[in-house]
Amino acid sequence: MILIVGGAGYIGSHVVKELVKEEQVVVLDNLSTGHIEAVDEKVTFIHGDLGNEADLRTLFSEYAFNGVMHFAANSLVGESVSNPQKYYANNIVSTLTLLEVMLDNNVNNFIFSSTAATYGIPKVEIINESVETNPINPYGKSKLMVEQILEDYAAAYGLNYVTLRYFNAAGADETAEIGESHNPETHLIPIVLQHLAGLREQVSIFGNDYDTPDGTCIRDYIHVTDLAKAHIVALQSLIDGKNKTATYNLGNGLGYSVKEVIEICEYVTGLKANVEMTKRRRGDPARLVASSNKIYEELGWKAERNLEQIIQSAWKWHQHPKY
Ligand SMILES: NC(=O)c1ccc[n+]([C@@H]2O[C@H](COP(=O)([O-])OP(=O)(O)OC[C@H]3O[C@@H](n4cnc5c(N)ncnc54)[C@H](O)[C@@H]3O)[C@@H](O)[C@H]2O)c1
Ligand SMILES: O=c1ccn([C@@H]2O[C@H](COP(=O)(O)OP(=O)(O)O[C@H]3O[C@H](CO)[C@@H](O)[C@H](O)[C@H]3O)[C@@H](O)[C@H]2O)c(=O)[nH]1
Repeated sequence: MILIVGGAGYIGSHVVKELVKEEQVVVLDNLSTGHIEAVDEKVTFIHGDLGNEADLRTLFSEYAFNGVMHFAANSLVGESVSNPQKYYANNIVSTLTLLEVMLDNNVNNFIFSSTAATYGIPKVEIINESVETNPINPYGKSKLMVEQILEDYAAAYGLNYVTLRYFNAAGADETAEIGESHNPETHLIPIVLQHLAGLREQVSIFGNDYDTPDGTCIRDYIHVTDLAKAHIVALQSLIDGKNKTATYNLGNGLGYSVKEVIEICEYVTGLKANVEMTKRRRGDPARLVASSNKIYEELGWKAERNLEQIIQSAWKWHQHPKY
């Protein structure tokens, strides 16, 4: 039995969909940004808040969990700058409550959703896990602080954990039953596809004066189902005792510029986008591309879907979004 906190959200719901094929799953979510419709019918859904210690204690007394996956967080970079208190409270303080209740109940296996934003503006082209972390906004800092707390808890209390630093999650489940639906939506691929589906007038490119071949930012896009599979192998590595603590990057290892992403969206949909050039968005690094060699060498995971497949799956969802 596995507890998935934040399992009604974009990435969490895709992990649930994969995990229910082999495990019993309980989802805890306050539906602040998630969708009840995204939660697989086979799981037990609890509508509740991670920060509510009494409710967590009741939950852990009712179920014998083998592990916890933790997706619940606030994750809008701009909002984290204007309202850091919200980010430190939800992303750190609530996580401390969860860890305390887990350890009190002898539940020691923990998978944590971290981010490429922990690297800040890296000096290297391809980022592996030993590149220095230097987050430049409260969102990235909140994730790095939890990473550091996990390290200390592992040493002191025997917590076993895997931290997964995602690069840019995108795409939708192959059935198109679930997909990416954030409100407000800030991510590039859903914004372009919403525009091509007639829901937005245009797409803005945030800056074309970066030090990259076409001047627009480069990112490493990873299919959400590939991400889901990485969570399952990571959890298994803790349950098998192969890992006690580990941190892995999750990406494709290939970088695409904003312009290239828009071109591939046009190619996949057969539609032409109306694109305007605007100024840079604050805090965007020019280039973020992962090396995921470490998780391949240690756990045999690698991304299987390329950017065209990612966009095809997302387009299938965006034509008939269900929530
Ligand atoms: N989307 C990306 O590209 C990306 C990249 C790197 C890291 N991440 C991280 O991955 C995780 C999932 O991201 P996502 O895009 O699926 O976000 P999301 O907003 O779709 O999902 C988060 C889920 O957590 C729930 N939640 C938030 N606070 C809660 C609380 N206090 N109690 C209970 N439930 C709560 C929300 O209702 C939502 O269902 C986050 O931790 C995010 O920081 C995402
Ligand atoms: O309308 C838009 C939206 C985005 N972009 C650009 O597209 C790129 C990708 O942006 P976005 O999809 O918002 O993703 P990121 O800002 O790269 O952030 C994502 O990926 C990070 C890891 O790489 C995670 O930490 C974050 O949580 C996640 O939102 C960036 O250069 C943006 O400036 C535009 O030009 N126009």
